[in-house]
Amino acid sequence: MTLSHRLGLFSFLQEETGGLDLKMAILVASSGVANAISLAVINASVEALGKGGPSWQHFAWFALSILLFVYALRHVLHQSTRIAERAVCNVRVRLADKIRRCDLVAIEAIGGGDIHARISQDTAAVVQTARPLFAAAQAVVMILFTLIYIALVSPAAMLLCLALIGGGAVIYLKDRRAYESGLRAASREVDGMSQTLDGLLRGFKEVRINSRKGDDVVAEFESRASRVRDIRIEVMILFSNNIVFVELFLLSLLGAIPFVLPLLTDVFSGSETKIVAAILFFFGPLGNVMGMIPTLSETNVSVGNLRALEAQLDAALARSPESEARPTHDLSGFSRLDFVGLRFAYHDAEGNETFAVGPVDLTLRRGEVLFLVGGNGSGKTTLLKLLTALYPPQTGTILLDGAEIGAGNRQSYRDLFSAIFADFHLFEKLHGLARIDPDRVAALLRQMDIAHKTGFADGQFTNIRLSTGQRKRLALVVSYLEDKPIAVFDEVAADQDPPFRHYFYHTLLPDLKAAGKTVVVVSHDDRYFDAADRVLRMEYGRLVEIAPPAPGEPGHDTRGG
Ligand SMILES: Nc1ncnc2c1ncn2[C@@H]1O[C@H](COP(=O)(O)OP(=O)(O)OP(=O)(O)O)[C@@H](O)[C@H]1O
Repeated sequence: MTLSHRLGLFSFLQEETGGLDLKMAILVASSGVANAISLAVINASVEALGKGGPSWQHFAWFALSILLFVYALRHVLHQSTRIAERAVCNVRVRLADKIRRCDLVAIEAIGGGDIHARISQDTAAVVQTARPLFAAAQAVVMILFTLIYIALVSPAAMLLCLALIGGGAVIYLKDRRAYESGLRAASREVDGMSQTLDGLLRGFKEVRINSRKGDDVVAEFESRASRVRDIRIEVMILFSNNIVFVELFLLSLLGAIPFVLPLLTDVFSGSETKIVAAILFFFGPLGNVMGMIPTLSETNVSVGNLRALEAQLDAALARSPESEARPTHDLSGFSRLDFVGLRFAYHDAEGNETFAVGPVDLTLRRGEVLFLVGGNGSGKTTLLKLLTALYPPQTGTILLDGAEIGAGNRQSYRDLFSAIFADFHLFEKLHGLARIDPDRVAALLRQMDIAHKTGFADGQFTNIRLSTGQRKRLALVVSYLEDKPIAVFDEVAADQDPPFRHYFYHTLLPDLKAAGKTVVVVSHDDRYFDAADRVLRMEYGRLVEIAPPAPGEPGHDTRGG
């Protein structure tokens, strides 16, 4: 672990914003010094009460120290809020950008739940801690200067204070590793708990209809919640014991003034009230500083989580580098795509291959309607992810009119596609479309026979709470609006009623073909295979059978598979 990681939150804020500048340091120090000066002035003024009362200089110093304190503290608190919010906003936006540039394999491996927890919970923890942390830094300076003041009054008293505070701090900090590893364990358990909660919500129908399943899911949630409780109780008891110790030290500190100090020095006589006042003065701030330590430990765990997520994303980006920030090549004029020896395998946690697609050799011509069939789990969706370059091939290449698709044009290649996967997401807004003609949207909604269920206003669909079949029809509307050269439909017709299914195969697909689109359709509808130029079958990850083309259509051009 590097020093910057040990410093945790401070180094995180500095790396993200560069906002911890000299002005900030001076003002943190000034507010602490001003606070200590006000104590010295108050003590001097109280002393002066017995000698005719405080002078105007006393009052001037007092007013000045308060003004400086208020100005500096206000700046520090405002600025620390800005720094923390800016840091968190930067990291959120950067992570979102890295996520969207990562390949699908990496995102599937990290898992949506984890990413969600990092970007929402961990960043929130950072924001919550930052401001009190700066207030605590200010308190540290104030304590230091109050100690200097005590040293001026009685060096022996200062040494005694230092020894007791130092002893308290050592005790408090000695278990820090245990706190942080406990908190990390709790954070992992919280992730597991969130996954179970996610299952409870996503699988609500299954849970509600099956009480035993519901009992099991809730029992799992309870067991994870209990583990979080137990770990946190253990860590917090450790913290609490140490807080008791610190309070004991502080009280001992006060007691030491009348009971121990006179044994150490006789120069001290007459200053005891000043010293007691000084100790009482930093009693609260010292408690705040100590109280910050557990919070800081928790936030360091959050900062560690954020860094770990970013490291995972960076590693994934390095594994499949792409030099295009956004599509830079217009590849839409292509006439053929060749997939040569494409292979992709899933692996389990131990690195063993669990399922592989390929090697696949396939040619896809412009304007061709290709059907992909095969049993459940045969690898059709995986192949679609390979063809669309969502999965990077582990071996093999994609050629577009003979030119290889690589890091420099992979995003341009992906942008050739409009895809409706089986687990597609329907955005309420028509993202990514610059000019939208509302009349065209309305016409498409009518064409897909869902105009009575949803409309289009202010750049978004008025309703996306639709049935499964209706959602797919709306996804078709979006696909039409995207108007890409290649459409990929993964069992889009599966949830449609017979009339729409017929319309899909016998009207929509021929229309797309007539418009020069290339269409890849995953289908189990053998009644409609005549709508395809070619039908390819997947079996155990291999393209093993190629149905003869429909009469009168061009022959297939598939090599191997
Ligand atoms: N993200 C993943 N991680 C690991 N294995 C996966 C993943 N996705 C799919 N698989 C495995 O790959 C195999 C092929 O899955 P795929 O979804 O490609 O099949 P499919 O032909 O589309 O099936 P279906 O017709 O049921 O939709 C399955 O055995 C599945 O368990």
